[in-house]
Amino acid sequence: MPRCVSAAAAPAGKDSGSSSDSEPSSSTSGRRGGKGGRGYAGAGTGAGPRARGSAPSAVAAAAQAAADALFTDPGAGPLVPQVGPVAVAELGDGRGRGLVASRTVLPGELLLAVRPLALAWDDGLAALGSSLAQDLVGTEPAPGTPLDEDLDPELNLEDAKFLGLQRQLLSRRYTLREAEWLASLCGLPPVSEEGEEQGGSQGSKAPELAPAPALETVLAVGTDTVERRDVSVPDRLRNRDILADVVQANAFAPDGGCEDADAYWARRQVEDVAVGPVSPDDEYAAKVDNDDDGDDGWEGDEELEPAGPRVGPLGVWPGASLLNHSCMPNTVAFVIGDTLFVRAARKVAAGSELTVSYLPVGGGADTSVFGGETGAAAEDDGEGAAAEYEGGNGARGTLLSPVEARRAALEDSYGFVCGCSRCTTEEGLDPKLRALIADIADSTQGLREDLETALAWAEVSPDAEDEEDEDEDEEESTKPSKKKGKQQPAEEDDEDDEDEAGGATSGSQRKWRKAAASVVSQAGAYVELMDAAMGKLKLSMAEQETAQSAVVPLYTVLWAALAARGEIEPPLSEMVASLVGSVAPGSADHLWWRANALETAQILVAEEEMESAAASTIVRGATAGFGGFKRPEDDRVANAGKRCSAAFKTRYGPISRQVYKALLKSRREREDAESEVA
Ligand SMILES: C[S@@+](CC[C@H](N)C(=O)[O-])C[C@H]1O[C@@H](n2cnc3c(N)ncnc32)[C@H](O)[C@@H]1O
Repeated sequence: MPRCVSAAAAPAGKDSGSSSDSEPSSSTSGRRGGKGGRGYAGAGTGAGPRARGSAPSAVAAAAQAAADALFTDPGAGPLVPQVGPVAVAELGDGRGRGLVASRTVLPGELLLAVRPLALAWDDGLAALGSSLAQDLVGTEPAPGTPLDEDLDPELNLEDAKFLGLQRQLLSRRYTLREAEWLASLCGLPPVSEEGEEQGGSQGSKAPELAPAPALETVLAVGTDTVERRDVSVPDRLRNRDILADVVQANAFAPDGGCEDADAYWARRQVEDVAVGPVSPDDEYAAKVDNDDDGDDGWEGDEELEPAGPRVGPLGVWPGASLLNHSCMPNTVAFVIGDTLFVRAARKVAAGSELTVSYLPVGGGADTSVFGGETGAAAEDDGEGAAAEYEGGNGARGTLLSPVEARRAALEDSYGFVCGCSRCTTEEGLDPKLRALIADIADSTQGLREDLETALAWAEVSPDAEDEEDEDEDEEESTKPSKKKGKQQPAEEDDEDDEDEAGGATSGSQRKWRKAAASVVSQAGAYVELMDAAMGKLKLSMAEQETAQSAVVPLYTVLWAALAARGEIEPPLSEMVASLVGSVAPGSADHLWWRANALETAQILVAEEEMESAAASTIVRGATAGFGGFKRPEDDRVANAGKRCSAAFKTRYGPISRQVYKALLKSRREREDAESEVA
């Protein structure tokens, strides 16, 4: 099995700092069989004593109240725009302008909370034409703007959203400051009170990037009595090419691929709306029902379930559009309502650049392999930007892909070659190791597909099996495996010819077991190859972490195959959580893996306690609930709990323990419900 990467190995440098994974890795080792159920024994996340030490300062208490309010007070968001310790700076190095920390910031500190100038969602496509037409009544678009294009119903969803943003920017009215901001995004001269550009035409000469207005000024929307909402879009943006470029460079898809799921569900609980549409968007999603009557339509009398978080946000948020990309970002950005929140995800020194990821994380938490599609899965279905970008090795360009795939995605979409510290370290790895990484990335997609096929077989009912039995052997031998490349791991013999009761299994169940065993065997063999290569090369911990974070999808497929077989492996969950946290701390994927690592530690310890209780009657008296005293929490659970809580606080700020526990509980309930549906 892979060695655990300790967070002490986080590379130092501009992009790094103390990540939320800075505690030593779990010392648990060895594979544990389990039933995969949720064997909680109440350990780990139970109410602990109140925070020790002195009472929190008024500032800390206010920060905690504001963070809690995101989950408990439906009136709390979207918030009035806020600007934290952030300034605009000219960076050089061809990176143009960027945002820097104006003082040292710590993980979890709020940097920006801003409303969008334009925002599109996946489900907004249907409404795009009519609402925009309505907005545009009475306006006279200049010839050549995208307004005279009809929206093609077959338009790729991503392109449609980009076009939607262009139209929104073109059609809305602005405050003077918003217009100034917009102008600065494309190097336009300042805008006058009448909304005209000042300083005359720049002809065909490519405009220099104008200095961006101060963030505080631009974001003081609604707080300044001289603000007027009567400025139309700067004339230059009525040029189709310039407008398209501005949107392409500045549109941003926040972390997770959907509205923040935790905040969404927590707020729904508070609003106490278990059924019924609460917004036109819910109603829209509820209409797309799946009631077996074949019409996929809404009858109007069905109970309407909440639709879930909105999917596929793509927007232009002032201020945040100055954040440059890094493959090891030090901020995390996500959407609640239509407000974009940007928080520090690592410690950042005063004057250092703040960066965000332009790529989805790709940690697997949002795909069907891991127990039901969440909103973010839409990004993975071939429509999303991430799905379209492939490196030379066929791997998708996510933050957890090898450097070639990340670069291809960024170059294709934004036109720059990423030279962040992670890319540089990865490029410097031994060529043989890089070839192995490329081979693994290439094969992982095939393994994932094999696992999905296996899971489909697992769901075939015994009644339906008889017809398939005849040709099963032939199918097994021809089952696709997309392994390519030079270094093939050896397949082990399948071990599952009999079911657990010792009786012969047949048909789909046998196929499923063999296929799952094959995925475990192949993925495990690749993991061994990686370990062997890293050991031989005597890599530093930082290099090792860089190498492993380029093949995280392999670990996640192995984890999913084991989980599907009812096996948990705490060291594997811990390792993936640590790797995802080293690349993208505070991301939705990081929180998913941290919660998973905590859960697997809890299950492991609960199983051990049950085993030892069964083996020794003496232990019984020391178990919680017996004899009136509680055994101290197991270190493995306590450490996993600390890391999980730190990840949540990185994303959401200083939330209280009560809110944190409620979030974990609601996650477990949602996942249980999703796996029941699946
Ligand atoms: C949203 S804007 C960021 C602000 C931009 N630097 C500016 O001056 O307006 C995105 C553009 O910034 C540049 N950029 C962002 N991250 C970069 C990076 N890591 N390296 C080089 N250029 C980058 C690219 O030109 C990209 O299209």
